[in-house]
Amino acid sequence: ATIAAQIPQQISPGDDPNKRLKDVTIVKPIIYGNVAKYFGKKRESDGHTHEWKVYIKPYYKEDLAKYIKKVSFKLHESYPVNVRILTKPPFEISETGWGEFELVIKIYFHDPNERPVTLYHMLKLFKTKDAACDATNSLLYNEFYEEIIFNEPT
Ligand SMILES: O=C(Nc1ccc(C(=O)N2CC(c3nccs3)C2)s1)[C@@H]1CCCN1
Repeated sequence: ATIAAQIPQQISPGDDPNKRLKDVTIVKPIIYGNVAKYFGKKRESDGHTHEWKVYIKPYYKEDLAKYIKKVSFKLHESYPVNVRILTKPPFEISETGWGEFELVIKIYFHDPNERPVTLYHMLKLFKTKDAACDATNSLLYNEFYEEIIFNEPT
């Protein structure tokens, strides 16, 4: 599978109307990102200041397990067992920490012909003017939209 931005647009002179429909393209919109919550103060034991959760989820209500075999979340190497692999929904990892870093999310599919999709996500903990927060301004949201494209041979 690829993500939308990587589809080369083939320019064709227009399809032969008599051509049989051969390949069907399936588009699966997903959301990926993180939420974060400040402890209120630095934790004495380890200096951590936030709890956070990183995830992928379907944009519309559907069971991702129908086409996703597993998802790996690669955290900063200072985290114990920093590559976390989930084989069933919900595809999310909850952790605590004190700073922001890039995570690598890799999505693997049941269909062996579909190549895995890799997403790079910058963990966001700290409020900035453009940050999305919940009503009580206590939970920060940092979400992105992506479309997973499948080619279903028919
Ligand atoms: O912050 C940053 N990198 C971070 C990497 C890891 C972080 C973290 O929060 N933690 C490590 C983790 C644990 N250590 C032991 C057990 S869990 C808690 S922060 C960069 C550097 C400046 C700007 N952003």
